[in-house]
Amino acid sequence: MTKIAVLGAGSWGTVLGSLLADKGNEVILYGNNAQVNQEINTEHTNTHYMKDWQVNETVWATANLKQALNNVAIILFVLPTQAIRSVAKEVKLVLNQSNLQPLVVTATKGIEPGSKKLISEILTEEIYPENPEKIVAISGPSHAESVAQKDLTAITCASISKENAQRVQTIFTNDYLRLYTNSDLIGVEVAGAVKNVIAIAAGILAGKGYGDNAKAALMTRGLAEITRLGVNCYQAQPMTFSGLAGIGDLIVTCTSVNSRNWRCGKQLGEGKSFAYIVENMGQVIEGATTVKAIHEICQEKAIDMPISEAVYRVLYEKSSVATEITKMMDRKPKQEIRL
Ligand SMILES: NC(=O)C1=CN([C@@H]2O[C@H](COP(=O)(O)OP(=O)(O)OC[C@H]3O[C@@H](n4cnc5c(N)ncnc54)[C@H](OP(=O)(O)O)[C@@H]3O)[C@@H](O)[C@H]2O)C=CC1
Ligand SMILES: O=C(CO)COP(=O)(O)O
Repeated sequence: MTKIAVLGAGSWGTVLGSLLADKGNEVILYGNNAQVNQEINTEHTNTHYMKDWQVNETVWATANLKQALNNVAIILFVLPTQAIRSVAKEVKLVLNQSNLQPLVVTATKGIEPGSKKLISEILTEEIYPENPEKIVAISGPSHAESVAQKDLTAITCASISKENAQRVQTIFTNDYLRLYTNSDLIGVEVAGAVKNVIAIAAGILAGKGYGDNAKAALMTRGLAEITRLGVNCYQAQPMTFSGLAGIGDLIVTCTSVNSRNWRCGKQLGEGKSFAYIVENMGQVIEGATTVKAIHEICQEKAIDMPISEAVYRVLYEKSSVATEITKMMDRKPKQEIRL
């Protein structure tokens, strides 16, 4: 039995925590909302984030980080990107008071605006500057709602340490969740972060009433710009983008009503304001944060990311969807394959 602290009591944190507890691990969920924690501990539900679903009864939720990290072997970050750095700093303070060197796993998908850093880079910087091999990322097509229903799911676990990736593979694997290891940690994280932006664009097209051809074109050209960013700005390996964290996650996020990013886009396409959507989603829309970081990268480096930049202008520069679609189709003719 492994003691695992899951940081983030939202939809994905609760489902992963419950899955790990189903395998006999001791799981403590760190959540900042006392009411949610109490519901998990007494009712074994988390109804705001996961409807009609029971949490494993052995999962214990707490707002006390020190208690959550007591004797822990694995820390799993499942927080929104914007909360990662501040919570990582707190984790470091707690770890400094012990001799523990737990493995740090991230399930968060995003790029931090300002620093333009990936989650593993933030966690390395804040927790393990001397031991980057202790960071592992899990990513791939895996909506919490589907995993909660035990839908057959395959994802990737990536680390610069083969041994640590294999350890995480063993800990998470069960009869409906299969993990593959990947040594391209950076590529896996770029893919997981940027597909959220493309999913917003896919939702916009759906909301505007466009059909299957538009969806296929968007996803294919979206993958081209994700790969271009990963290879040129993060030295990722191109093949990673053909894998579960790349095309796999792009497919599920651009086609599923479970995707918050896609739902955000759909409502934008239907004419709702971004402020209204954020107010009513009640959950994180990671693509809306990551697109800011992408915009910063595009400003600094000559990297062509037309779909992401269009999403940025719709969200943050009050550009209309119709204007951006016209602009997109009016761009000068290009050859298809280029990095
Ligand atoms: N949901 C999914 O299917 C999947 C999600 N992911 C990724 O996992 C990450 C988390 O997503 P998800 O669980 O869906 O998000 P949710 O919006 O469902 O939940 C986010 C949780 O984080 C908590 N939180 C926010 N800030 C802090 C903080 N400073 N300290 C402690 N807790 C905090 C929120 O608490 P509060 O209630 O107080 O707001 C909430 O419980 C994202 O990066 C997402 O892309 C990856 C794969 C699948
Ligand atoms: O990453 C996800 C599925 O793999 C979750 O996507 P959303 O955040 O868009 O719901």
